[in-house]
Amino acid sequence: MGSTVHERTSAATKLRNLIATPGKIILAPGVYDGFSARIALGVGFDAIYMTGAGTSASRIGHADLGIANLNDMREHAEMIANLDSAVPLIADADTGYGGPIMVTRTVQQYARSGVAALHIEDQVQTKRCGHLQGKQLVPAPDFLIRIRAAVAARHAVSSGIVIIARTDALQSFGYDEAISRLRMALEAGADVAFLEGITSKEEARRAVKDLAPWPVLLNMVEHGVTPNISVHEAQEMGFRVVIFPFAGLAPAYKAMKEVYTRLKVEGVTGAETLMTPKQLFEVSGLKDDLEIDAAAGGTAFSGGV
Ligand SMILES: C[C@](O)(C(=O)O)[C@H](CC(=O)O)C(=O)O
Repeated sequence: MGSTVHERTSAATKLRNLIATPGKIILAPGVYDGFSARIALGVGFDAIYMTGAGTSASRIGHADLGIANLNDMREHAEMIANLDSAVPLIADADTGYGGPIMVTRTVQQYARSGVAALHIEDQVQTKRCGHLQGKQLVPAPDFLIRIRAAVAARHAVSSGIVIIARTDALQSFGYDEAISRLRMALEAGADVAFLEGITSKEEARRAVKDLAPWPVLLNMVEHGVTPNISVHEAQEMGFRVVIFPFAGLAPAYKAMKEVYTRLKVEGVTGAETLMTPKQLFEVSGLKDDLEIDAAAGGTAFSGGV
């Protein structure tokens, strides 16, 4: 037998405890790849959020139109969740990627990959970002089947993974239908409600009240259909989780576009704003990796890098 093993609280349990803390709001910035996740982890948050839109953009180079599949999403989520397993990862799981059998695989695979929470919605398979027009939905009973499958799958693997039920019904079916779908999902065992595409602050407040005592998540997509709501305001409204999916992707686009354009036009990147290779690698865990190597007696980097 080797040395004693101390099991750490899983990220899912940690997130559950945070959600259960009265008055607490969990702020999760959107991350879309390993580098953005490292930067957010370095800043330090209670949790981080893997945006499906950002994953589609960065991993497969496509828009958020249901093109990234379970394998794309799960693999990406596993990499991000395990950069720092002490910080819970909330990950987009779109529609669950198929019928109840696929939803089961999705929940089980996300749970085994170390993901702390996932959201499953009621759009059709050929889904689109919740802030685009023309969304099509599955009937409420089909959404319920997805949620039931997700809850059963969580039990089957004895995982604490937090199941977030998302409805996109607001756009085409209106507020009452959206709230009724979320209530149904919560009664079926989902842990958190996610009303997608909230259109006003009044609606945001009302949703939290109408869904109480269940915890509600706010999706703060800037320049989408939701007005800007700060973390402080969201907390005061009673939301328990707030995600900012594009917090990393939108500024990254702007910065990269600027530098690539300068390079093309002026033949230089504007190097004064850039970092040394070593500084860049430090963002991505250089120090920890060197320590692992040294602790195991490795000598490859003993002379420094
Ligand atoms: C939350 C979301 O699912 C995401 O992928 O981050 C998107 C964000 C977006 O594309 O606006 C959504 O709201 O559908």
